[in-house]
Amino acid sequence: MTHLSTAARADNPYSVAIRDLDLDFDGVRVLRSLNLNIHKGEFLVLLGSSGCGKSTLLNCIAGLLDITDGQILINDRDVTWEEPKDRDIAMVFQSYALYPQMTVEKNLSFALKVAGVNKEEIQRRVSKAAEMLHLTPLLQRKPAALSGGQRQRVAIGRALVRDVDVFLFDEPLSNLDAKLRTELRVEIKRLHQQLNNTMIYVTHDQIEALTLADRIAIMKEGVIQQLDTPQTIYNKPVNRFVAGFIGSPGMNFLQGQLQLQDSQPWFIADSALAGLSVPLTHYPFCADLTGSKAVELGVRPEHVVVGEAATALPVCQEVGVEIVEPMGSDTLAWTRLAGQAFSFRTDTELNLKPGDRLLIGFDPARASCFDARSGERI
Ligand SMILES: Nc1ncnc2c1ncn2[C@@H]1O[C@H](COP(=O)(O)OP(=O)(O)OP(=O)(O)O)[C@@H](O)[C@H]1O
Repeated sequence: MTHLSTAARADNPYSVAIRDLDLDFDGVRVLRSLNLNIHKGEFLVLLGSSGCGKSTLLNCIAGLLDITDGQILINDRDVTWEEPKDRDIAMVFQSYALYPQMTVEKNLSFALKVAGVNKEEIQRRVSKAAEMLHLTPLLQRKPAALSGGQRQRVAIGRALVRDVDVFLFDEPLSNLDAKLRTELRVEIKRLHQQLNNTMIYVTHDQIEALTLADRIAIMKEGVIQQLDTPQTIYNKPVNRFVAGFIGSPGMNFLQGQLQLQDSQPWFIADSALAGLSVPLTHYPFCADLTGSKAVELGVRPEHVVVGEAATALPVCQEVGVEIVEPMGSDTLAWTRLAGQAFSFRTDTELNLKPGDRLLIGFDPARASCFDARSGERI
């Protein structure tokens, strides 16, 4: 069980609860009034661009930073002022931080020995972790004789042997090349499925977040913008920031006005050139709109339909292709819609070339509409 259903959550206690957390660095507020409840067994990803405060939040949970205000509970116990070692957590960092003079086996067992765990138990936990992480043949090697991926596996193993409830990962894959990252990502997912521990994972990589998380907390400037399942964040981003951050290639944003026509909301694109009107019947709550409102309409490139099939959709226009970017499995093409830059994904077989003309369309029900001023979803 990696995905916790709403029903399961109702009687599922929190593993980690963060209440009204503030954190200042030299008088500058980095985390503000942050509240976050993480369920037992949940894989929660903290996602955001560099400097948004995600590592700071993880370090607060780990006890590596003193918070300015608020409370942190782990398994219903207030640990706000407890030492990291007393918090029942284990952390994996971006830099593997292995002891270079020790073998893999010693790296794995060292903390347990210091903690006074008996020999048989150490042996049992080290063998189990080594087996889960495919490290058994490497136990007698030293870190210098390991690849980056193998070193990070040892670092994960070192957390694993601690046998704690909560694992914290701070960008554990970002020092690895793309192929290794993908491989280890799958390993981490497998590990979570086997162990069912709570995992809190920091990354700036949206693919890691979407593939690993039960829920994603997407952050900007020390504030959680949206906390939800990957699917909901992808399909119903709460604001333009989240919409632009999630999805690759990025969402298209068309500038325009939200207006009522015959009591139905419409998006009318700002354009001195070809017009574009999009019925937004899935926004019925706009029925009390007066006048018009400046908005941006978000359309994902993969939701654009190309060719004859587009004629069946409420929005369909003929466009000229400007730029073609082949991406292997499919192709990203750039055009203009109502005079505004617009991209769409299409089949490589179409063999599009700059200058080609074709029909494109989209279903407005899959589009998102954002207030141009506040950026909030309408
Ligand atoms: N020890 C510190 N003293 C002062 N400011 C700090 C300190 N550590 C972090 N900051 C600031 O706090 C903010 C949040 O940093 P944090 O490392 O949490 O960001 P992040 O989202 O994890 O980014 P990255 O992905 O680059 O690590 C940044 O503006 C950073 O400059």
